[in-house]
Amino acid sequence: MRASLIQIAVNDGESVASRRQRAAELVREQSGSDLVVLPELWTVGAFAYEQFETEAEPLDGPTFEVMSKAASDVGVWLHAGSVVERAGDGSLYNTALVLSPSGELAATYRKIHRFGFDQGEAVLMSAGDSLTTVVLPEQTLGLATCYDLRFPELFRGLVDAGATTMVVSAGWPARRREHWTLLNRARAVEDQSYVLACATAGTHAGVEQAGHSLVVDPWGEVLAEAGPGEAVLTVDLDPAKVAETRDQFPALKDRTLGRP
Ligand SMILES: O=C(O)CCC(=O)C(=O)O
Repeated sequence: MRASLIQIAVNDGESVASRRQRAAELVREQSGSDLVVLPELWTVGAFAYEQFETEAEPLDGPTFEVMSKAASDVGVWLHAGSVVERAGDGSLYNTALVLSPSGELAATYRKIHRFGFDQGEAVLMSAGDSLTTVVLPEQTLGLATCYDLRFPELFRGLVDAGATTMVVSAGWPARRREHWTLLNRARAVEDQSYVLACATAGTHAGVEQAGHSLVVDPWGEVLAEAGPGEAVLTVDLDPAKVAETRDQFPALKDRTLGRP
C-alpha cells in the first residue's frame, strides 16, 4: 500500500478558500498512491481559535465537497485531515474525515482529547467519545488527532478494534517537536503498528508549526521524515509487516492490564 502524507503549510497570509484549492491540487498530484493523508485543521489552522466559529462547517460542507472531488478524481482513499465541524445542535467538534476512492464519506473521527487546558480548543470544542477504525483493502486504519498522541490507552483501544496502521493528523507546535517524534515512534513500537503522522508546516496565530511529518514502521524504524516546510512524503507499506512483527515479538499477547 502506497501512502502519501501532505504536510501543507498553514500561514496567516493565505485564505482558507485558497488553501482548500491548493490542498485539492496536492491531493490530485498523488495519483498512484492508495492512501493520502492531510493534517489536523489545515483549513483554518489549529491555533486560529478566533476563526473557529466563522469557519465551522457541516460534515458535507465546503471541505468535504472539494476533497470528495479530489479523492474521486484520482481514486484514492483520502484522510482529509480534520475540520471544525458544526454539529446539528450548534456545538463544534474537531472532526477528521475519511473519504473513499469514489469520494464518499467513509468515516469520521471526533477528536477525543481537546488541547488547551482551560482555553482554546478545550473550551471552544466538544469532545468526541468514540474510537474510529477504517478497513482498507490491506490495512485497518486507527484514527487519532494531535494531542491524542499523548494518550497511549487510545491507541491500545484502536489495536483492540483491529487497527494495524495509526493515522495521526496534527497541527503540532514547533516548540515541542521532540515530543512529536518520540511519541509517534513510541506508539509504533508499543502497538506494533505503522504510524502515519501528518503535521502542518508554516506559522499561524503566532504559533510556528513543527512540520516533521513521519512514517514509522511497526518495529519503530522511521521510514521517512519531512523537514519543517511544506512537503509530501510517499512511502510503500508492506501489508505483511504488522502481522510478522506481532508474531515474531508477541509482546501484545503479554498484556495483563486493560485487555477488553
Ligand atoms: O500535545 C501537544 O504538545 C500539542 C497538541 C496540540 O497542539 C493539539 O492537539 O492541537
